[in-house]
Amino acid sequence: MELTIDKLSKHYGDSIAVDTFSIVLQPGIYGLLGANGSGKTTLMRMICDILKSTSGEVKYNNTNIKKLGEDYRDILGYLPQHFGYYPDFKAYDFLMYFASLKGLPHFKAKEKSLELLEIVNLTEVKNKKIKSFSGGMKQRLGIAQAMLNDPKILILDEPTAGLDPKERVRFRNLISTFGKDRIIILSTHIVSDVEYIADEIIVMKSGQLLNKGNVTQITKSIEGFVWECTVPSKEVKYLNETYTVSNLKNVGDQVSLRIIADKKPCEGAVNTPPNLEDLYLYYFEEGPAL
Ligand SMILES: Nc1ncnc2c1ncn2[C@@H]1O[C@H](COP(=O)(O)OP(=O)(O)OP(=O)(O)O)[C@@H](O)[C@H]1O
Repeated sequence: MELTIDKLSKHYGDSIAVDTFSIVLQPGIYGLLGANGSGKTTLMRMICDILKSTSGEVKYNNTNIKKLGEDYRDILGYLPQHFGYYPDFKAYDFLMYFASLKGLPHFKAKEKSLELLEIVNLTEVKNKKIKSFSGGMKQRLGIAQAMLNDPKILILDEPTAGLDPKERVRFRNLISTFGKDRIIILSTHIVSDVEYIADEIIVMKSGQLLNKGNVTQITKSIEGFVWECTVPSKEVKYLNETYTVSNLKNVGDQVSLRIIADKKPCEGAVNTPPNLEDLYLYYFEEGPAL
């Protein structure tokens, strides 16, 4: 199974939301990481064939998805960023409704809805109205909706937005369990959402593919740029204004800093292995040093 995104672009007048983006995806979990406005939603909507590209194409197993039409929709699950939840629907009825929209026969819809409610841990509240749900519960119902047709390709646009840390972890674990034999693309601007569950991270900036690979591979690209140092507190202001500071901790009357810089930022600074958060700051923080 292979999803090929080939020189895909989307222009809005003079502005370019997605710029000749190319990548080949095989089964696995992909974390699409980028700051607000970097083009993640636009890219995902084109992959789902609900937004027309300006140029380029998306191919599933070497066939253009436009040619596949309904057959492509049958293997696709999508949780958009702003999903309409119908507050007065009960969870089970909501899934049954979406199952019928997806063309599942009634008996299959029932079986699948109940199975998914169990997987996303909403069985106990299946007859409760969605308006009584927390953000995390709604998102879990949203992913259940996207899974109704047992999709080969699952696209999740910022699924953890607005969730508290506990719900976040729960959601991450849920996605991991769906990760086998599927292509899952999960967009976020929150590093920890994808750091542990994604097989590959795709970094997107200004509509372009900036970097891709597993966490070890992509953080390697900024090796030598992350520093740790401990300085008197009077030096902190200068360092903060001059460099991208990824962490700052008081240690007695001194301050310990983690700094991203292409050269040694201060006396006594030592290089330290970069993590994904450093990489994100390196690419997206408009720090003076980078
Ligand atoms: N319908 C539109 N008309 C004009 N410009 C658009 C339209 N949709 C998106 N854009 C622009 O395209 C760029 C990419 O937007 P997009 O929503 O894809 O980014 P994103 O990475 O998903 O951001 P966010 O995390 O904020 O959702 C932005 O500059 C946005 O303003």
